[in-house]
Amino acid sequence: MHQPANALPGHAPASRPFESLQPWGWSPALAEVCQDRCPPGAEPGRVVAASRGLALVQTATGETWCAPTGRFRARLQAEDLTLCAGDWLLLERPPGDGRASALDLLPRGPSLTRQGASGRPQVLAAHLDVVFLVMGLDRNFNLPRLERLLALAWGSGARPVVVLTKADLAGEAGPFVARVEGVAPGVAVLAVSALTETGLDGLRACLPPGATAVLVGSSGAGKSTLLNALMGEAVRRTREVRASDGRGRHTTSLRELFRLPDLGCLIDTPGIREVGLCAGGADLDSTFSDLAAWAASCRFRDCTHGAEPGCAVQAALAEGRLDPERYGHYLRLRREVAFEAARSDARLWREREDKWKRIGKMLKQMKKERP
Ligand SMILES: Nc1nc2c(ncn2[C@@H]2O[C@H](COP(=O)(O)OP(=O)(O)OP(=O)(O)O)[C@@H](O)[C@H]2O)c(=O)[nH]1
Ligand SMILES: [Zn+2]
Repeated sequence: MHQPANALPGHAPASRPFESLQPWGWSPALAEVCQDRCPPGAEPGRVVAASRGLALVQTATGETWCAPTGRFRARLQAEDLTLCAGDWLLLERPPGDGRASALDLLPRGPSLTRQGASGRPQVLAAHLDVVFLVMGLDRNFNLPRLERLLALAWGSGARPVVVLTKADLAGEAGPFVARVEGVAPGVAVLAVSALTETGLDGLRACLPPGATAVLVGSSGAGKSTLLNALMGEAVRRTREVRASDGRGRHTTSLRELFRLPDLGCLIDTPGIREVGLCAGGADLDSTFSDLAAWAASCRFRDCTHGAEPGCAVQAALAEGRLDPERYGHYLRLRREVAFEAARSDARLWREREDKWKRIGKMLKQMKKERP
C-alpha cells in the first residue's frame, strides 16, 4: 500500500497527530469529535478486545491495557453501556509504566446490537462499514437464520454482505446463491472457500484499508477459518485446558479486532451465535424490502398486512408473488421485535418508578431528620 508522503515517521503534521491510526479506522469525522472532546494529554485508541471492565486498546504508538476512571465507569453504568471491540476511547497514560485510564467513549458509528439475555440491548461491535453474514454451504445452510441475521445487519447501519463459505463442499454454488438472493434483496452474495482460497478477493474488495467489518454467523459457519485465510496465518484464539488449576477451558487470547495485511480491520466476535432482535437494533423494512415495497400501496397507512381490506401484501400472497414461508418469517420476526420493544418499555417504566420511590423515601427521611 502507498504511504501518504506526510505520514513518514517524525514528519506527522501537528494538526493531524493521529494519522498513524488511519489503518485502524481513524477518520476525519472521528478527528473532529476528538478535537472537541480530547483533554490535553489524552489520546484516542481503538478497542481490539474488551473483557470484565478492561480494554485492550490500539493507540498511535502501540497497544495498551486500560481501565475506565471512576467517573467514566459511573457514566457507562448510568447509560447502560459496555465497551466492545471496535469502540474508540480517549485515554490517558501516566508517566512510567502505570496502566492507562479510559476517560471517554467517542460516539459509536454503525454498530451491531442484539437483544441481551437480560432484556437490554447489547452492542457487539462498533464503528462498522460492513457486516459479513457467514453461512457454510454444508449443514450450516439455513435461510430463516440468515433472515434474522440480515435484520440485525441492516439495523446496524453498515452494509450487509452474505458470505457463503465452504463452497468446495457444495459442488455447484450457483443454486445456493440464487436461493439466498431470493431472501436478501439488495444484498451482495459471495460464494467462497477458505480451504481452496476461491473467492476471497471478493471479500478483500469489501474491506479496503481503514474500513472495518465484522464476521457474524452461527457456530461452525466457518468464521475463524475465513479470518485465518485472510490473515494468512492462524491468529485465532485457541482453546486449551488450564492444567495448573484444572478450571477447564479458557481462551488463550482475547483479541477480537484484527488488522488484515494491506486491508482493513476485521472483528470476529465469538459471542455472536444465537441472536435475539431488539427494537433499536433490527431493521425489518430493509430486510424485507420486497414486502415493504408492496406495503407502500396498502389502503391503510398503518396496515398490519393481516386481514385489512386493500392490503397489497395479502394481494401479493394471493397471486403467488410472495412466498408464504417468507411472509411467515416476516410475521415471526415482527412479533419478536414488538415483544422486545414492549419488554424494554416495561423495564424503563419500572426503573423510573423505582427511582421516584427512592427519591420519595429520601425526602421523607430528610424531613424526619430536619423537621
Ligand atoms: N471444506 C471446508 N471446510 C471449512 C471451510 N471453512 C471452514 N471449514 C470447516 O468448518 C468447521 C467450522 O469452522 P470454524 O472456522 O471453526 O467455524 P466458526 O464459525 O469460527 O465457529 P465458532 O468458532 O464455533 O463460532 C471447521 O471444521 C473448519 O475446518 C471451507 O472453506 N471448506
Ligand atoms: Zn397491508
